[in-house]
Amino acid sequence: MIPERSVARYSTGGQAVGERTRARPVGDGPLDSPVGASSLHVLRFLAAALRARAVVEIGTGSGESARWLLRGMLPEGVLTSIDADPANQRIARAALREEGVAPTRTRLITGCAVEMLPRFTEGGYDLVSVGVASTDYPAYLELGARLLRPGGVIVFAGVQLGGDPDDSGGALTAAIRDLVKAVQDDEGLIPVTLPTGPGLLAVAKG
Ligand SMILES: C[S@@+](CC[C@H](N)C(=O)[O-])C[C@H]1O[C@@H](n2cnc3c(N)ncnc32)[C@H](O)[C@@H]1O
Repeated sequence: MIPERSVARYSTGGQAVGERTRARPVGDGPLDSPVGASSLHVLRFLAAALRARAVVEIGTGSGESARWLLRGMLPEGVLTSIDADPANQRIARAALREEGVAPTRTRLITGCAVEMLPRFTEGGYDLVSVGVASTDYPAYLELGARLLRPGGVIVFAGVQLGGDPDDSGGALTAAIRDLVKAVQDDEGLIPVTLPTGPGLLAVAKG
């Protein structure tokens, strides 16, 4: 395993609960992000493979996945990241500044993703990254795919494709089922699932 240094901040319910520095192995190592270490590598890989200049992220959180997306993107690329919680975005902004990311490379937008996504340019993005477990999964697919250029990818990192074990009411599991069905029903979409972290679904727009 290749050790990698990382600085991670954590927030739960909008409250910062600490900061730490530690070695992180590449692969299925300890989690610095809710999406998991290996999923972060997939996000960087996709951004690099797509030579991404314009990326949308849903769920900024602590900014960890934003860091990895930016590492894969072209140097002039701009990441637009949406989060409903302004406290999380403050944490992410500080973490990205500390990382040395130029402010011109990020656009952090506070708001609810389903309300914000329709305002973005149709076909204007290379990659959409969904980093929040939500009953809005099907809406994220519809709204996110609309933003993609042909060949662009929407990725759902951390999606529990077999059903979410913590989903006592079943609403999230139903949303995941609807998401998978919507992908399967659309011949213009090319999906792949990867067993990284809790599970990852990537969908290319043909
Ligand atoms: C699991 S965390 C994201 C973690 C992030 N990818 C990282 O690596 O740090 C999910 C984030 O989604 C945000 N969120 C939840 N519902 C949302 C919504 N409807 N619209 C936008 N953001 C939302 C939460 O505030 C939280 O910061």
